[in-house]
Amino acid sequence: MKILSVENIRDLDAYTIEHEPISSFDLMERASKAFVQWFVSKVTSDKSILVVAGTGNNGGDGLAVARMLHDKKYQVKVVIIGNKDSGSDDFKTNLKRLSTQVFEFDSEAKLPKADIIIDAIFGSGLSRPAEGKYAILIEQINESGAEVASIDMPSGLFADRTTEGKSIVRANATVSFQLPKLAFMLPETYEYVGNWHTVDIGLSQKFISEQETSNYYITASFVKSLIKQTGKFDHKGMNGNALIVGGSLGKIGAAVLAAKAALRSGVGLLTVQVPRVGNSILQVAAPEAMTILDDQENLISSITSDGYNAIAIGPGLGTDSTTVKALGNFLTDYQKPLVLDADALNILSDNRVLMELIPENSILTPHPKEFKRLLGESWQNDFERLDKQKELSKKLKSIIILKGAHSSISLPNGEVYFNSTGNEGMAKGGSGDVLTGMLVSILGQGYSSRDAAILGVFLHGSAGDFAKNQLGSIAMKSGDLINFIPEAYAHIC
Ligand SMILES: NC(=O)C1=CN([C@@H]2O[C@H](COP(=O)(O)OP(=O)(O)OC[C@H]3O[C@@H](n4cnc5c(N)ncnc54)[C@H](O)[C@@H]3O)[C@@H](O)[C@H]2O)[C@@H](O)CC1
Ligand SMILES: [K+]
Repeated sequence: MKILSVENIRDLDAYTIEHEPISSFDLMERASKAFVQWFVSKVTSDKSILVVAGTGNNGGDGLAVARMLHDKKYQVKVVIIGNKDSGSDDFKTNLKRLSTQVFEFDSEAKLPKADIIIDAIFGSGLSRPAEGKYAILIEQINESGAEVASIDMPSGLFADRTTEGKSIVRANATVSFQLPKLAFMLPETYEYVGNWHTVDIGLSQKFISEQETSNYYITASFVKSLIKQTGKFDHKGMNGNALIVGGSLGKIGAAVLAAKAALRSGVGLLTVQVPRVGNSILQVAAPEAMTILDDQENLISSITSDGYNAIAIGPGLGTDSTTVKALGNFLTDYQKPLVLDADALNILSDNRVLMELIPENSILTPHPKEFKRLLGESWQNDFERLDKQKELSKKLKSIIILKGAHSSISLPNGEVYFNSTGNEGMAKGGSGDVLTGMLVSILGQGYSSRDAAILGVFLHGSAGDFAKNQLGSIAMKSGDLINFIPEAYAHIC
């Protein structure tokens, strides 16, 4: 699913109005109805509702929503902020149609009490940070103790650039029209956006398909379209031959997690290169995998490269100088895309000349701290972090998966795919090792690096969601993700 800029969204609205054709009032009616449909599925009619509306089209949505909820027997009050007489046409028409109690905002008075506040002050038309009476109202909403549902955007938050200042509605939920906004993908906005949803309001698919964007939100149907069909006459040789290099004394478990995850993700043959200390651990934990033993007892001192479709390096690898040398020697000769994670990334960060040796189209999977080390600098805000991620992908000609909620997958061509699966229960040691195993397994089966990254990240998050459903986010551990990979596949195959 595309993530469009505010300008594109404005043009999309206008195009839909002209070409469907539909009047702007009826489109607002459709949008409001979609919001109300979502709202009534969450909130019972015994709850008191306060709609806080600006005088633009977001406010117009708010007034239409107030009317519709009133018709459904909710107790609804409305507070309007701004000059009603200079409001948008659709705002004015909706105001005329409203038969609920309407107050004008008075910064000296308290807001009427309500269980739920529907925030319709500003949407995508925000052009500068909220201040003055708007800031006072936003603060009152945030301090009210009511649950807050924002229409289209939390008021005061920019959709596709960082918001300086803090006069922003803190919503529990945000219902956005048709497409998600870029701001929803970034950690710094979570405290404002809350849980977000999109509702379909029938905006022109033709127009959307013609728009250029570099940002995408990964949907299950998109992932489904990437999956290769398996055949009756497939044999293990056709499903690839992958190698995982990792493990050191005390960290063999990381290699085990990666190996088990790889085996569950479809690769035909798997080999794991570990220090000697890891041999029996691996052979017992993952008997389907073969092992290659390093000369060293406790660490990796050389890396094999012969005959594999895909290689992952990193889980539990350690950063001993012998291992650094081994990675350097290996990268000097190896040309095919790699999966690089964990200590492999730390070695690259500490030995920056090695970064030039990363083969094109490799997949690097840093979490934010590893990313900062890899980048060698920090960022002011998450939008800047995203720009830096794109730049580094271009520079390294590789894919960077920046892990976290809505993990972002940046490609060398500038595109970024944001993940839609996963949950907070996955923020535990070993989750990254599981992802590495899945990625090398999928890459080994002949998928392009791009498709492997998208598939791996989506399925990993989806396995996490199934694990959370069954085990809860507190009790689930990274090894559990592996048990739910089959369900994650079943969901999209
Ligand atoms: N155009 C359409 O056809 C549709 C628009 N919809 C709604 O319309 C919204 C966009 O409406 P608008 O473009 O009217 O804009 P908004 O309603 O978001 O904002 C209203 C106006 O406030 C002013 N403003 C911006 N920042 C301000 C600030 N910091 N302090 C004071 N005033 C400020 C601007 O003049 C802006 O036009 C969407 O978010 C969505 O909710 C929906 O009804 C769907 C259809
Ligand atoms: K809003």
